[in-house]
Amino acid sequence: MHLIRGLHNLRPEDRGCVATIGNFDGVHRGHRAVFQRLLAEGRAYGLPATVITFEPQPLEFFAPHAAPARLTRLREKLKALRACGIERVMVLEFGARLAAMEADTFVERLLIEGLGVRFLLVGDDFRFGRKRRGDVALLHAMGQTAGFAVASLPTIHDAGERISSTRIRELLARGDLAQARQLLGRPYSLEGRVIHGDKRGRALGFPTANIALHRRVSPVQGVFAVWVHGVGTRPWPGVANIGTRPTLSGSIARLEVHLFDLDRILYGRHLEVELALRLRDEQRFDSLETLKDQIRRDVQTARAFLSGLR
Ligand SMILES: Cc1cc2nc3c(=O)[nH]c(=O)nc-3n(C[C@H](O)[C@H](O)[C@H](O)COP(=O)(O)O)c2cc1C
Ligand SMILES: Nc1ncnc2c1ncn2[C@@H]1O[C@H](COP(=O)(O)OP(=O)(O)OP(=O)(O)O)[C@@H](O)[C@H]1O
Repeated sequence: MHLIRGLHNLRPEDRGCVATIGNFDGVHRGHRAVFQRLLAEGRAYGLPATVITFEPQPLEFFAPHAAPARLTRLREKLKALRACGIERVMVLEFGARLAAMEADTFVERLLIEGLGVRFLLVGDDFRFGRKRRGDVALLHAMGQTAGFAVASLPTIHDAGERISSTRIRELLARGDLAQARQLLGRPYSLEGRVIHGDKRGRALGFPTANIALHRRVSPVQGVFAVWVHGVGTRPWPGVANIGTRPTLSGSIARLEVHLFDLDRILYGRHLEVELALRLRDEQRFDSLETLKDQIRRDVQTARAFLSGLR
């Protein structure tokens, strides 16, 4: 998969593509239906299937503190796009310049002059450009003049409701992993590098790998049975906590994973933590002893659940 960051990094010989535009946060089943059609069009045109996406996502630029929790960071999104067979990704920095750009200028500069788009696929609700004035009708009109085709994909539903990143975020916030998994088409997971924690986990009897969330707000909270990818050749079972650790008066949300029967230094490794089952809410305990007893029970429940799945 060819990754191009910014229009200025596009080489003239890369012009010509079939494309789609969007946030594609989570790369859910609705998004994947868009990509399947795009890949088919790419084969018909003999041109690379290109996904145009934004970083940060527009809402993160407009309302940095009110923007919803991301399902996928850029790295995770790119990995999912690659797995879908997408051949090229154009990542546009969403800043003041792009936010102020009129819809028709966006089409002219980016799609026509820049990428040389021959076929553009969008959802029927797609809006873009300054004040979201651009829509499918504008794309059709401009495509006719400039010589590119436009198609909009009918909405993909699950149980009568549109599949969307927003809906998946709501399900995760409620702790409904099973339904989130159904809409994503895969289990939800978080990735990151193992960093140094406060080293109290070892003293508690449950050493944990602390995974950097950076400033990312997690769309899920609580205690989970997990499969960890990136340790051995197979997924490694464990138990994870996503939260602020109120018992220890923590304040910043963290992802901590205790991997079963593993005595290995993991610092610096990039791990993917797949959430298999939600066990409970994070709680504030009166003492470290009661926290420890609870973690012991969490480990038991997680072990039983995960061994049943193997
Ligand atoms: C399975 C599991 C469940 C946890 N549940 C809670 C909890 O409910 N409340 C809490 O304050 N901390 C909870 N923790 C966080 C522990 O306090 C934390 O792992 C420990 O303090 C180690 O932190 P450190 O690695 O930063 O030293 C949990 C940790 C694990 C692994
Ligand atoms: N369920 C779906 N069916 C068909 N097209 C979809 C579906 N979900 C998203 N798309 C299309 O994929 C592109 C990217 O959409 P976007 O990333 O905004 O998705 P979304 O899941 O609807 O997000 P949000 O919940 O934030 O609105 C758009 O063209 C959109 O119309």
